[in-house]
Amino acid sequence: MPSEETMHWPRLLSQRRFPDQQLSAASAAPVRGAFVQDYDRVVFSSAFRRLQRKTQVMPLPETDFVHTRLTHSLETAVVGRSLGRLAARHLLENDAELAQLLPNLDQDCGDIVAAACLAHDIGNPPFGHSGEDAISSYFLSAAAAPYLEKLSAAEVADLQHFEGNAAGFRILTHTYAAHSTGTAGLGLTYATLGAFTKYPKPSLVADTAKKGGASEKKYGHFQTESARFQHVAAELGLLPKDAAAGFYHRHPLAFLVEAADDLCYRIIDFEDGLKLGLITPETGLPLLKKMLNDPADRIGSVQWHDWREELGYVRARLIGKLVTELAELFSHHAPAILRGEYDQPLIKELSCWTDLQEVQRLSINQLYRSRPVLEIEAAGFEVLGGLLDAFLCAVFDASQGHRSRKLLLLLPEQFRAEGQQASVSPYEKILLLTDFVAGMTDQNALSLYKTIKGIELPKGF
Ligand SMILES: Nc1nc2c(ncn2[C@H]2C[C@H](O)[C@@H](COP(=O)(O)OP(=O)(O)OP(=O)(O)O)O2)c(=O)[nH]1
Repeated sequence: MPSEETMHWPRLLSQRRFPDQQLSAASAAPVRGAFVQDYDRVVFSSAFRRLQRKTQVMPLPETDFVHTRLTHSLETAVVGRSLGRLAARHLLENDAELAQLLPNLDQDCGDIVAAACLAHDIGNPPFGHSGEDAISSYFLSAAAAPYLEKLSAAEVADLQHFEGNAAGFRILTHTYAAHSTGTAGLGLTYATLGAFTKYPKPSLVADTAKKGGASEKKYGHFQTESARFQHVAAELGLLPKDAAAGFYHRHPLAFLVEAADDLCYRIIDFEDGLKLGLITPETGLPLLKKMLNDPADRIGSVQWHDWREELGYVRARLIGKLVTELAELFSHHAPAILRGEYDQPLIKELSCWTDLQEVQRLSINQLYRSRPVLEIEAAGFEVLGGLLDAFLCAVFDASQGHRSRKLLLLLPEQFRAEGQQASVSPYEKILLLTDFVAGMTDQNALSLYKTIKGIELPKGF
C-alpha cells in the first residue's frame, strides 16, 4: 500500500486540461498524444512567438548564431525531451510494478518535459537577464509608491520581486469566457503545468514554513493565480509544505525542466561567448574537452578546418553525455523526490560540476559583463521603468487629462481594465500593465518608449 506521504506517477501525469476540461472521448485514435498537443499549443501561442525578438543574453544578434530566448527555448525542449525519456526509462527498468501500470511512462515524461521546457521562459520580459530586475526596481522606486498604497503585502511583494516564472504561469493558465464551453485558453494538461512550475509557492510565505531548497529560490505564481495554482497542485497530488499558504513540493518532472535549462544555458551561453570572441578558444575548448573526457584514441581522430567546427562537435557530444548522467541521477533520487525529500538542482551532482562552475565563472566575467550586454540591461531599466511609469500614471489619473486619455488609447484593449468582465482591483490593473510591458519584444518596447517620450516619432512623420 503506497504511503500517503509520497506523490504518485499516475496522478502526476494527469492528462486533464486546465482549468476543467475532461478527457475527450475521442471516437478515433488521436493523431497526437495529450502532451504533444501541449507542445504544439505552446508553439502556436503569440507569447512564444515573441520570444524570437527577446534577448537571451546578447542583444538582438547582428550575427545570426547568437541565441534569442526562442532558440534557447527550442534547444532546452529538445534536451528536455531526451532527458525525460531516458530518466523514465530507468524508472521502468528498475520497477516492474510501475512498468506494468504505466508502460508509456518514458514517452509521456519526454513529451511533458519537452512541452514544459518549451514554455519555461514564456513569461520573461524583454531586455535579457535583468528585465525582471528592471520591473522590480520600478516598483521599489518612489515613483511607484502611490500606486501600491492600497495593495496587500503579498501583492506588493509580487511586483517588487517581479518573476518571469509567475508571469509564465499567468500566461499558460489565462482563460477567456466562452459561451459554449465556459472558458477558452491554452488549456494545457495539469501534468505540463506541474512540470513547468519550478517554484511552487507564492512570493510571500512564512519563514517557519521554508526549508531552503532549490524550489524556494523564487516564486511561481502571482496572487491573481493563487487559486489556480492550488487547483493544479490538488489535481496532481503535489505534497504540501503549507497548503493554506499555497506552498508545495515540486512536481518531480520540474527537476528535469530545471536541469535541461541549466545545462543548455551554461554550455550554450559559453559557446556564444566563444563565437563572439569574448572567450578565447584557447581557454574555452580545452575546458569543454576536459568535461567530455574522451579516451585518448578518440581525441584528434577528426580533422577540423576551423576551431568553430570542433566546438560544435564537442558541445553536442558533451550535452549528450551530461543528459545520460542527469537521467541516472534523477532515477536514483526519484523515490526521495516523490516524498518531497530532495530539493536541489540535479546538475550540482554531475561529475563535472566543478568544471561547469568554471564555465559559469568565465561566462559571468567575459560575456554577461561585456559592454553590449551591460548596455542592453541598462537600457531595460530605463525603457521598462519608463513605460510602466507613463501608463500607470495614465491608468490611475483620476482627472483623466488629455495626456492620460491618449496614452490609454495606445494600450491594446486586452490590457485595459475597462475591457475586463469583472470589476478590476488596483493590483489587477497594475498586473495588466505588467502583462503588456513584460510581453513586449525588445524592439516594440524600445520604439514605444521613444515614441511616447517624443524622442523619435513613428516612420513617415
Ligand atoms: N546578462 C546576464 N545574464 C545572466 C547572468 N546570470 C545568468 N545569466 C543568464 C544565464 C541564462 O542565459 C539566463 C537565465 O539565468 P537565470 O539566473 O534567470 O536562470 P535560473 O535558471 O537561475 O532561473 P529560472 O529558474 O530560469 O528563473 O541568464 C548575469 O549576471 N547577467
